[in-house]
Amino acid sequence: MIKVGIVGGTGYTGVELLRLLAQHPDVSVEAITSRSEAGVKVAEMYPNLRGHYDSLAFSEPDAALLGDMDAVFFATPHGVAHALAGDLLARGTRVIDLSADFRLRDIPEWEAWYGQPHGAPELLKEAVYGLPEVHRDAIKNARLVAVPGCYPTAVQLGFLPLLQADMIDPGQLIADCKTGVTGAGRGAKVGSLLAEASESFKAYAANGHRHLPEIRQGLAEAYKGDINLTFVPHLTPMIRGIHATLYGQLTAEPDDLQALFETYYANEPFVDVMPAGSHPETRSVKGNNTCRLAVHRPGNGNTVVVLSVIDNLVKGASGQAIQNLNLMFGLDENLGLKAPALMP
Ligand SMILES: NC(=O)C1=CN([C@@H]2O[C@H](COP(=O)(O)OP(=O)(O)OC[C@H]3O[C@@H](n4cnc5c(N)ncnc54)[C@H](OP(=O)(O)O)[C@@H]3O)[C@@H](O)[C@H]2O)C=CC1
Ligand SMILES: CC(=O)N[C@@H](CCC(=O)OP(=O)(O)O)C(=O)O
Repeated sequence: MIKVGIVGGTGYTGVELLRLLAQHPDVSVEAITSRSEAGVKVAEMYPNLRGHYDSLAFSEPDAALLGDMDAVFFATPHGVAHALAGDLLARGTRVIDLSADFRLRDIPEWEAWYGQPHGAPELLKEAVYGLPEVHRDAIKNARLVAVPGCYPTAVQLGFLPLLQADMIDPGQLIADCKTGVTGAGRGAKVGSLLAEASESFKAYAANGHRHLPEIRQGLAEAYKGDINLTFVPHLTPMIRGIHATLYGQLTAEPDDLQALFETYYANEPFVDVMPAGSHPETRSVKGNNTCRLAVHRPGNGNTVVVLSVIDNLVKGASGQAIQNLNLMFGLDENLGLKAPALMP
């Protein structure tokens, strides 16, 4: 059994890790932290977990306890993994960070977007960006993985086949994205209140969102050249889900866009290219680790439209984190992640 710990177990991604790991045959969750709920049993706070973790209780984050684990997930706000990851790695514990602490390679850029000094620049060189569809081999040998953000996962998976085939203009990418309210975390915020977020729809951070540099970095690396992206996120009155509508301008007459996507993702267990003409729904991936994609070329014109959906808490966070853990420990990549989505 692989012994794992979770730092930040009371948040939405923390409890999603617990839900998914309850079905993992080779993993045992032995430590889970929360400063505000220390001493409370996990199943008391989350009744859906009764019968799965009956003796597990939240404890204060403690490097000695966490350092006894084979791997530790950080499901915490930005900056927390910076403070603890070095100590854990020195104790031989692998680190899988769901926050953005190790996603950006450029330290001044990270500091500018996250508004704080980078707390562990010495660890950046060994951090692997945990998008298995791009970095699978590096993840297998990693001690420290930066799990991609939710929007960056949906956007990169949608644009990658087109950019790598040199089919679209890298200077004119548009990502029009929608998220559910769990994307904002479980902490109390006015914008997440029922009366604020329901029966309404709005864009936010149109002038710049912290996922922009992350998406730009990933796409530029894959394209091996500069790209220019307009990214506008929106908040929709749903609980889970990301829907990304991606626009690219064709630079060449494509043979068959559908075949391009199907071939590109033919061996990917968690990317589903839907039949031509499809419109993937967020509910088709609810609770599930799949990214469903559809590619369109309206009116046979110059614009290609890719529709990409994920569950922000699964392929956008905790599911992808477990996919990374499976790779890091040489396990079947699907373990703990096989259940289909909840529909309706
Ligand atoms: N929600 C989403 O859809 C996604 C989230 N992420 C990222 O994953 C991380 C977790 O997100 P989410 O679950 O939504 O967050 P939440 O706000 O729901 O939960 C945060 C958790 O971290 C703990 N925590 C907060 N501050 C500290 C600290 N200083 N030291 C130790 N633990 C702390 C909290 O417990 P306590 O305060 O009791 O210790 C809580 O359990 C964030 O970095 C987020 O950006 C990534 C992709 C998608
Ligand atoms: C609705 C809402 O606020 N969503 C969050 C989603 C980002 C997120 O979850 O952050 P990381 O993936 O970078 O950790 C936001 O836009 O900031």
